[in-house]
Amino acid sequence: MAFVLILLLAIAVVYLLNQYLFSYWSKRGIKQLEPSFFYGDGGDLIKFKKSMGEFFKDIYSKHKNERIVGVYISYKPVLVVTDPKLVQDILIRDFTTFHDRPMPVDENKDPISGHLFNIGGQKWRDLRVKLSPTFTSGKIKAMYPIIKNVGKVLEDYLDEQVNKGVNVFEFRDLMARFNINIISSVAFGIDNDCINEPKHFFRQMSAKIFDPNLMNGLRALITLLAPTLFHKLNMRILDRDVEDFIFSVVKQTVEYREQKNFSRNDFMQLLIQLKNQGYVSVDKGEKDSEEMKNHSDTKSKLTLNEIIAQAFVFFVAGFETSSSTLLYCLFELARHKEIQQKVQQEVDKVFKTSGPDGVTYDMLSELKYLECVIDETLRKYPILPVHVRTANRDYKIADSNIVIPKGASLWIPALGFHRDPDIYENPLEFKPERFLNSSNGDGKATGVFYTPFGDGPRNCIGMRLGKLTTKIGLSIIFSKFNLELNDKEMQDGELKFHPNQFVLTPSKLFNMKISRR
Ligand code: HEM
Repeated sequence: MAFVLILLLAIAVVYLLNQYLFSYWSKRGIKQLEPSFFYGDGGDLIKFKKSMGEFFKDIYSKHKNERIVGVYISYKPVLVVTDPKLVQDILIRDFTTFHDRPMPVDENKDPISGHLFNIGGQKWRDLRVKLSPTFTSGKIKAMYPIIKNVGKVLEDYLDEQVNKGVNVFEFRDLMARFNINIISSVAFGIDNDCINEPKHFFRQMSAKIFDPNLMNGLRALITLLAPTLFHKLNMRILDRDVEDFIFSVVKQTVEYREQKNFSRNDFMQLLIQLKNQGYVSVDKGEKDSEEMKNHSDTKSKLTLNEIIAQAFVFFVAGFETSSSTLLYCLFELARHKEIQQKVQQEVDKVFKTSGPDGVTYDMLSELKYLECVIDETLRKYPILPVHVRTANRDYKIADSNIVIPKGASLWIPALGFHRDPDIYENPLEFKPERFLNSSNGDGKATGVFYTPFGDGPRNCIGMRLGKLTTKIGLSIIFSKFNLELNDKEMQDGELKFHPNQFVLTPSKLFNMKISRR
């Protein structure tokens, strides 16, 4: 009898606690979903049934007439922002309230966690001001010869393979190897050849960072559910061997350059300037930005650990996003012959004018249609499909009585906006022409709805580089080759995405076939 009573009491306590925890949003007058025991609304995410992008997109599609929806991922309350105008306020107008992301940072225990994507507050502001001059068009243009050389390696590799009779490729891996060569060269100052050496150590280490294994899944889940617990549980953002590898690569490069007085046009050199003088030298013809001039902390120097963390984030944020963009572009062009031909015609027209120096940086900017292809790819496949921010104070939503409480995590479903039929007509149709006369596409809604690189002061710092490497990869491939799908069944229908990846990754590998034009 006593046992039954205790059991009933325990059930009642669990039930009441459940009800209490799942009333966090309704008590604040915010519409919420219908959470179920333990999983809350996040069952599909926690059980790895849906990718993060699709999970938030589906909530958006069902609730887009609300401005904001309260959701529970297990017992963690988060908000999904479904109104483009409110998104704009959060990312741009009221940025000072929302400048941080809920990410785990502990620079003492885990120095690599202290990178630009993760850190917040004044520290982020100071670092962003220091790093922004490293991504100006002048600096990226100066890196162009390095990137162009990697392009040549890709071109020679494809030529050689086709000569040998190999014409079917799993492009996800090949494009990752191409981008690793570029980013490791500009971020770490190291010339690798992962294109010709698929098992190169650099490739193996970078694959480990994005490997959908249990540990990486757990890291993503704890980051989502309880970022402040992450380091208390003695977790680190990287496996030890990958971390040791990054540390030793950067340390050796810095020591080599300082001892030999060697310099090169790459991010590593600019990071070394930040370590030794606290600011990046301005090139001839380039002006200090207003932000830089008015900033009080332009002179404090970065430590070695801080530059290691930044080199690391340039590497990870750069290679996976750019190679996925390339992969989706290739996929859509392979199944749209007429668009592929237009790209080829434009590339032929521009490349025909090249002189003895080959294709120049300025010539690439003439590839306007190709740019629309990239913009449309990133509309249909925003590689980071959700943007996330935290509120650093209570925030009253304009024209409403709703208050977003201090500390709330806000999730902005970019994939949802980009594939909303009320914003983009026939959103699954691949139509680069949407972008011919507009940088936002032909979307109808007001406010922010095209955000492949995020928006506001905390948008992607590497956008120019990401677009440039994608353009180089595509123009090289289509200047010489035709591309088609190997599996004709993929001609129609849509790609499914991997459930335990934060970035939008196809759930299955697939091959494409090239032939000489
Ligand atoms: C096509 C390629 C790329 C895409 C689609 C992309 C997308 C994004 C997005 C959506 C964000 C978040 C923005 C927000 O929350 O508002 C972001 C942030 C960031 N990206 Fe990129 N990115 C790309 C390439 C790159 C490259 C090449 C680099 C560096 C070499 C880079 C470095 C970063 C960094 C450091 C941040 C954090 C910025 C901050 O918090 O201040 N990205 N990126």
